[in-house]
Amino acid sequence: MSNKSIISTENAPAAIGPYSQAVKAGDTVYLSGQIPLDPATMEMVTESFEAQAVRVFENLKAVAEAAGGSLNDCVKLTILLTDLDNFAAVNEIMSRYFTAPYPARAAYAVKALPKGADVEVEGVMYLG
Ligand SMILES: C=C(N)C(=O)O
Repeated sequence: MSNKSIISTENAPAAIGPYSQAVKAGDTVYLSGQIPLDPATMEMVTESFEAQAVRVFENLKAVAEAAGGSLNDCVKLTILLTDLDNFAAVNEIMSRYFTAPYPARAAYAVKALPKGADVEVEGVMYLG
């Protein structure tokens, strides 16, 4: 019997492609990358980088909770930015959502992100 399940919540944006919001495999949950889509409207948040980053972490939090955990169960995050000048801002906003000990993390600048987003965050949670 498979110990894999799909996580789905209306509190985070629906997938915009052929993927799930998260997949739970045993005690590990793989959270798809979140971009700043408002789950209520499926419109992009565009007013500022800070507003985008808050939306992204709110979305990730909703998926983490739908999976039966919280953001503090994340063991690894990947942050994708279109401009590394936003590195300090994303660190500050991330620090509102996590308490030490923090997850492992990588941050990258990329050429572009879906829907013109300036930030995307994906994660891995461990619920064991
Ligand atoms: C937004 C995404 N996670 C995607 O397109 O894969």
